[in-house]
Amino acid sequence: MGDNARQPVLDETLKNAPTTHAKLLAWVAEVSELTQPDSVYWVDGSEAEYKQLTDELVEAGTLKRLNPELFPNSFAGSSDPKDVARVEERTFICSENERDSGFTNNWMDPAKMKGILRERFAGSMRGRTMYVIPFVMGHLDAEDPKFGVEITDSAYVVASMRIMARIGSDVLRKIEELDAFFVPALHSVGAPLEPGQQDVAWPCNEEKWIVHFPEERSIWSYGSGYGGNALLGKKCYSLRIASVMARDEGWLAEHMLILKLTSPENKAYHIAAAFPSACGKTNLALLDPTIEGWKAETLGDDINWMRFGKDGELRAVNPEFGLFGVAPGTGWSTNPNAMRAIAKGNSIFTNVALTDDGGVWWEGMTDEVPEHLTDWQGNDWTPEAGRPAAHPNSRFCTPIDQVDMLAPEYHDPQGVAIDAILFGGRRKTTIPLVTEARDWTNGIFMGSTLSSETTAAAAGAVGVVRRDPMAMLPFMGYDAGDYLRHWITVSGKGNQDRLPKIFLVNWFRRTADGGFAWPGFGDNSRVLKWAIERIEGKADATETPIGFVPTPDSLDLTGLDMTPEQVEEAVKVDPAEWAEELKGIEEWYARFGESLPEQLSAQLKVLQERFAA
Ligand SMILES: Nc1nc2c(ncn2[C@@H]2O[C@H](COP(=O)(O)OP(=O)(O)OP(=O)(O)O)[C@@H](O)[C@H]2O)c(=O)[nH]1
Ligand SMILES: O=C([O-])CC(=O)C(=O)O
Ligand SMILES: [Mn+2]
Repeated sequence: MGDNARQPVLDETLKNAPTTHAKLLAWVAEVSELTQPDSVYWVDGSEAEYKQLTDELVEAGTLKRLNPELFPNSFAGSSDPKDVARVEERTFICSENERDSGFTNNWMDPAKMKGILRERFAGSMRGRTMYVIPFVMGHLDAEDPKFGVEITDSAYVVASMRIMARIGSDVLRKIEELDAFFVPALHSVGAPLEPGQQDVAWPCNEEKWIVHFPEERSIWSYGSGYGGNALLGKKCYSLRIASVMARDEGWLAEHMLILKLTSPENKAYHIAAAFPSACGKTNLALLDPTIEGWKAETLGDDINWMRFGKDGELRAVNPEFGLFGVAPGTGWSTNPNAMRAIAKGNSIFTNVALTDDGGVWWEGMTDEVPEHLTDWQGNDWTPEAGRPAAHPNSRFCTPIDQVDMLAPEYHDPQGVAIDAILFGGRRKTTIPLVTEARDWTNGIFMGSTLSSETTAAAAGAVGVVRRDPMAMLPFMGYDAGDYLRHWITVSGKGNQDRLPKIFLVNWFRRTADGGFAWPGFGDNSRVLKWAIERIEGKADATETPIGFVPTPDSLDLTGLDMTPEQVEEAVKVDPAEWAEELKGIEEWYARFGESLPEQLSAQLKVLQERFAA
């Protein structure tokens, strides 16, 4: 197709644009020229538009409409089997200097990377519609709203972005009114259509590039339609780019849930918790407490932006608008709050199984396994199949305001003051159920050495233990040592008497017989109660070399079938296991080289001395 044929699309784009924002128009024109879509569509975020898009997605075979009596206004779709998770090896932080991307990230010279990407994006939207989605992460009326515009050639991405972020005309108006900066976030599935070529249900490209330019604060994502790779407001903006903004502006952008807990005495506490992908954030965020008189309300399940307020308190907001939760393991017994939200409908499911009556199912949803399903790849499935019906990283995408237990403060741009921060991972051994840090820096040490077995949320091997500092390993937009130093120094802005207490938790420890040492899920409320009682100076603890763990009778076990010996097992600090762990931490810290903050190497030294004593 020659340039002449392109000109009408471009002219039409600019003529029909619902904005006069010069930078936005220039960027849209530039991208349109590069990617050569058939048409350009400006997303307004309306209900009617959503209906139109989902109708088209059903027509194209990307989505199936679910039985409205079971799941109103809901859809399920299956991705290409090679496009089911985030692709960490294909994710790049292209800072000007390699040093600033750090040893945990992939790096390439930005100019060289732009050259490669321009080649990939050239003509990549041919035969498709190019959608322009104005969005804001966080509140539109925040003091300093964080805007973005995603350009994508995927209607699935547009529909999902509408659930996950505040998008559309209101946002565009505000960008204009403030003449605000926006993060340009460019996405293409990388599957242009030649004239007459039939589209596939899930277009994508074998070659994937998830690229961030931190200084420019821009994102280029190519080849994947999967959530974390393609919904660019989520990991790409709200963690990788936002962590750089946060470093420069003195705040924190973290992979954390936000939970409000109210005690029987009617005192409210707010807890932030960082666990790696598929390690329990959504579940704890939607906690159903098993202890009498305690009430849980949620503010967020994946991303938490925190800053010290004028009062010196660390205030947290969830910049997202929806849940993009791991489906398997989400069930009526483990997470009824999520199930109730999903049952209200208005959801998009990806890679789940379909029931014969037009509903969805996944492992762990119900105790009873259906006799027949269509599995996520479209094959007949029975319980004898010997393979999961839903992909292990299948997801539900659901508006957060459908959660009955949503805290009213979710809607407050000022957020909530955090009382406790939890760092947690998935470890079969070594790490106790809960350990209280001695102080803020000791807590940062715990976060910096956090480790977890890998999960299906990212492509690659599952079950391999790796260090995942603050659960941010795949999401830090800059050097890991600088990131840890920022955590240490940012606390200087806070009221030192009100700094949150930090705890390390592990819901996944196993006993000798292979079972979980702790029942988890709703019973995690017992651990939170202990943490709160530690804040109040009410609960007992045993001092160990790594910090304070509960005494068996300081944990509320009312109604739980657990002996004090079993609790000891769950919280024990085993010197032999820790000898191994210390070696692992030493190796991990060695990888930082010069950039490791000296406060943290000092922490390791003290820990080694404590074990040696
Ligand atoms: N044993 C045990 N498993 C848990 C617990 N909480 C969550 N899980 C399991 O952890 C897996 C996923 O947890 P999620 O809460 O969806 O993970 P997440 O941290 O929100 O993950 P991302 O959305 O990928 O960032 C599911 O298989 C759950 O069954 C717990 O307390 N105990
Ligand atoms: O980003 C995604 O696709 C889902 C998610 O929350 C994670 O992987 O941590
Ligand atoms: Mn996540």
